[in-house]
Amino acid sequence: MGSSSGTCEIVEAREERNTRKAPDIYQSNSECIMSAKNQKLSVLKLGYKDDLDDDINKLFESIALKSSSRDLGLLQNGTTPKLKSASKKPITMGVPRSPRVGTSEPVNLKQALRDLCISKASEMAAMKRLSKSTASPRISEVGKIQTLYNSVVAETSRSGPSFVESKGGQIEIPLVPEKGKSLCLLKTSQSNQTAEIVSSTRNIHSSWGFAVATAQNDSGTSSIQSDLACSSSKVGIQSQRVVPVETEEQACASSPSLCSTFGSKSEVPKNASSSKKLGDKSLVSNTGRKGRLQTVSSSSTSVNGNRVNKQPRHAPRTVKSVIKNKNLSKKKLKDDSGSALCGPTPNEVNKPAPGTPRLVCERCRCALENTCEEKNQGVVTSGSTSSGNGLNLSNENSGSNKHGSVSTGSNKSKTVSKVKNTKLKEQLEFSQSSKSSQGEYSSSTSTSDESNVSGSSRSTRPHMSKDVRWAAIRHAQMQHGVLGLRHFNLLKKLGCGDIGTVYLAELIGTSCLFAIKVMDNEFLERRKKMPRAQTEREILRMLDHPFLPTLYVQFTSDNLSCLVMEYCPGGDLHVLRQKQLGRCFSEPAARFYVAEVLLALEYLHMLGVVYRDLKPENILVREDGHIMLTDFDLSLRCAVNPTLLKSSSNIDPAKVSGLSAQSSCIEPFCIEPSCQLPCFSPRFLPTAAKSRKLKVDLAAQVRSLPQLVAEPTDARSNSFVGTHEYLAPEIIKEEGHGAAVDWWTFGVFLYELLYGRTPFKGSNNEETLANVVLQSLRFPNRPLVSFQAKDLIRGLLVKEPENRLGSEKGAAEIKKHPFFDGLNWALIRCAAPPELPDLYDFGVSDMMNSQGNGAKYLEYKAGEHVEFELF
Ligand SMILES: Nc1ncnc2c1ncn2[C@@H]1O[C@H](COP(=O)(O)OP(=O)(O)OP(=O)(O)O)[C@@H](O)[C@H]1O
Repeated sequence: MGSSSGTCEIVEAREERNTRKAPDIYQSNSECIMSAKNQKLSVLKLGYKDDLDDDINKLFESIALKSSSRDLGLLQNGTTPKLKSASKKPITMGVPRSPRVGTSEPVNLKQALRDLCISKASEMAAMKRLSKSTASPRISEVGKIQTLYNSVVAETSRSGPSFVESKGGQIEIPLVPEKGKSLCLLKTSQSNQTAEIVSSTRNIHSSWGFAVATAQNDSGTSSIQSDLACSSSKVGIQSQRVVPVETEEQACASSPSLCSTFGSKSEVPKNASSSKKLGDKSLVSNTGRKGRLQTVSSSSTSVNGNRVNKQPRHAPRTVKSVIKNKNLSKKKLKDDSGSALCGPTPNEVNKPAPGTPRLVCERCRCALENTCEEKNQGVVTSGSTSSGNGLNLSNENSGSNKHGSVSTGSNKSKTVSKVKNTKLKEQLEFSQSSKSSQGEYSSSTSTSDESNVSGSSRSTRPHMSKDVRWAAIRHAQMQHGVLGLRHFNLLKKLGCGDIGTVYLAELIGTSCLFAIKVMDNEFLERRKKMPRAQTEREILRMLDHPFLPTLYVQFTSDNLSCLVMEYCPGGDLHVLRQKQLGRCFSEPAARFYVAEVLLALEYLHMLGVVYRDLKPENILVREDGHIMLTDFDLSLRCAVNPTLLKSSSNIDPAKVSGLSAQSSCIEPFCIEPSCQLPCFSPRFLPTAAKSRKLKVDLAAQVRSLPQLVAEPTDARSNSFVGTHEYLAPEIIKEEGHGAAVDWWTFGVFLYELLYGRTPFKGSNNEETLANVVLQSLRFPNRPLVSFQAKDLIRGLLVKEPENRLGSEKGAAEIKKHPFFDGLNWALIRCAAPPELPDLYDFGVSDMMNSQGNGAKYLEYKAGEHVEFELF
C-alpha cells in the first residue's frame, strides 16, 4: 500500500497507474501534495546543475531529512482543510523512516521525489500497523481498548459473533455479564446485577405480602402456643403477637430468605451508585454482591412457603441483624465488600453478622431486665421484728406504721439467687418431671422452702397486666424493699385447710385486699405435709389464667410460708349453692360454672397438672362473678405433650350421643337451639333454606377448625387422694390413675350443681366408695335437667377411665358436647355470670370499717393454726 502512494505528481504516466492502487484516503490529498513537491522541485532546479544528479540527490536527501518541517511550512502556505488533514503527520516524526528514504543510493530527482512520497505514505501505513500490533506506552489507552476488543473478539468468536462493529470502528458489546471479564465487562455485569436486584426486590414485595398473610393465618393457632410457652414473644408469635401489619423485622422473622433479599435490596441503590468510585474494590464488591444476588435469586426464584420453612432457625436473627445494622452494612460494603454481609453463603449465614452481637446483647439485656423485674417483684422477706411466737394482733392505727406485728424471730437472710427461674423454665421443669403431691412427691421438687421469691411478675401475668394490685405490690416493694407479713393488715380468717390458714389481708397504705395463705413450716414438717405445700406453691407460681389464682408475692417470715394471692369475695360454690333456690343451680348457671372450670382444667392439663381435687368448695367466686379454681396441694404434676388436631372429626362419636355443633355466636351463653347461626353472619337472608344451609356450613367449618389437645394421658399415680364423694373408681380400686380422674370429678361436680347432691353418696364414706365403684348412675326426677346435661354426665361418669369422655383428647372432647352448644368459649370471660348475692353480705366492708375505728387485727401463735380474733 505504501509503496505507491504519493507518486502521482512526479510520474504522470505512472500516476494513473498508481492512483488506481492508492487508497482513497491518500488519493484525495494527492493534488495538494504534488503541488507542494513541484514547488520544491522548481526551487531546486534553479539552484543546481542538471548533470549533478548525485549532488542533487544528496541535496534532496538532506532536504528530505528536514522535509517535515519544511513540508509543514509549505503546506501551511497552501492551507486547505484537506491539506491540513494530509499534513497531520506529526506522529511520523519519531518514527524511523522507510529504508529507502535517507539512503545514499544514487537516484535521479524524479525517483527521489517519488520515493519521498512513497516513504511518507509507507510511514503512515507502518504507523497504522504499529498502532494495531504494538502496545506502545504512548498509546496505552488505545492499546488497552484494542486488547480488550481483541479479547472480546476472541471470546465471542468462540461462542459466536455477538458483537457488532459499527461506524467509525466503534464496537458495540452485548451486555452479557461474564465471569472473568475485564473492567468494562464487569461494569456491564454490574448494571445487569442492578437490574436483577430491582427485579428481585419487586418479587420480594409481592412475596412479602404472602409472608405476612401466612403469619396472620398462623396467629390464631399460635396464640395458644404463646400462652403455653408463656414468653411474651410467642407469640410472638412470638405469640407473637401479631400485628396486623408486619414490620420489616417481623417479616424477616417469618420469612428469613425474603429478608435476606430485602437486605440486599436496601443496599442496592447506594452501592450501585458508589461502585464507580470504588475502583478495584468495586470489583470485589460486585463479585460479592453478585454472589449474594445469585444466592438470593436462586433461592427466591420461587418464593413460597416451602422455601421459607427451609430456612434455619438462626437465619432470621442473622438477617434481622443485617437489616438492623443497615448503615453498618453499607459502610462495611465499602470497606470489605467480601464480608458475610455481601456473600451470604450458607456458611456465612451461620456466622454472626456484624450486627449480631448487638442483637444478642439486646436479648441478654432483656433477659437481665426480666430477671431484675422478677427480683423486684418476687419479694424475699425475712422478718426482722421479733415478737415472740406468732402473728400478733396489731392495733396500730392505719398509716405507714400500722404493721401487723409479725413474729419473725431472727433474720434468716434467705438467699434469693436460687429462685430466679423464669416461668418458661419452670414450665419446662414441670413438663419434664412427673411428680405427684402425695406419695410420689418424695422424689422431689426443685424449689425448697428456702426459695421464697415468687416467680410471679406482671410481665408473666398478661391477663392481669392492668391489675391495680400489681401496682400496689410494686409500689410497696419499692418502698420497703422486701415484703413481709408486717406490711399487711390481716383482716379476717377466710378458712383453714390441711396445710395452712387463709386470711383476708390488706396491703398497708393501700385499699388492696389479698388472700394470704399462711403455712407453718414446722407444723408441715411435723405432719409430713411440706411436699404438698411445695406442690401448691410451685403450681401457683406458674399460673396465668383468668380462672386460676394469681400469686402476687411469696415470702417466708420466720417459719411461716406465705402466699399472697388474689382474694375472691364471692365465697365458694359450695356455699353459693346452699344459697340457691332448692340448693342447686339452674342449668344455665351450672353450665356457666362448669364451662369456666373446664377451661381452667384444660389449662392445668396443658401445664401437666392433674388437679384431682375438684369440688364446689375449691371453686371460689370472684368479685365479678367469674370463678377461680383454687387449692393445688393434691395436684399431680406430670409430663404433657400438647398437640394440635387438624380436625375435630377424630373425636369418638360414641362418647357423644347428641349432635355437636359449635357456635360462633358472640353471645357466650346463647343457648337457643335455633341460634346456631353466628351473630356475625349476614343479616339479610333471603330464604329460610339458605339460612339453614348457612348454619350447617358454618357449623361444619367450626368443627373443622384445628383443636389443641393437651391431655396428660401418660400421667399415673397410685395415691389415694381426693374427697370421698368425688373419688374416681380407679383411685378407689387403686389401679393407678391419670388425667381422666379430673373428668370423672367434673361429672360429679356438674351433677352436684344441678341436683344439689353427689351421685354416689352413701350413709358413710365406705358406702360412698362402694357406690362409686359398683353403683350405676341414676338421675333424680327433680329437678328437671336437660337431656344434654344428663348425657354429658353419663359420658363423664363412665367407670372405666379409658372409655370416659375426655380421657383421650381431654377438654377438647368435652367442649364439643351438645350441652355446651351455642357457647362461645373464647368469649366466656365476657359473658355475664349468674347473679350473685350481695358480696358485702359476707361482712367484709363492715369489718374493714370497724377495724378502721380501732379494732384489733389477728394474732397468731406458733405451733397452732392461726387463730382469728377480731376485737
Ligand atoms: N383466694 C381466696 N379468696 C377467698 N377465700 C379463699 C381464698 N383461698 C382460700 N380461701 C378460703 O380459705 C379456706 C381455706 O382454704 P385452703 O385452700 O387453705 O384449704 P382447703 O380449701 O380446705 O383445702 P386443703 O385443706 O386441701 O388445703 C377455703 O375454705 C377457702 O374458701
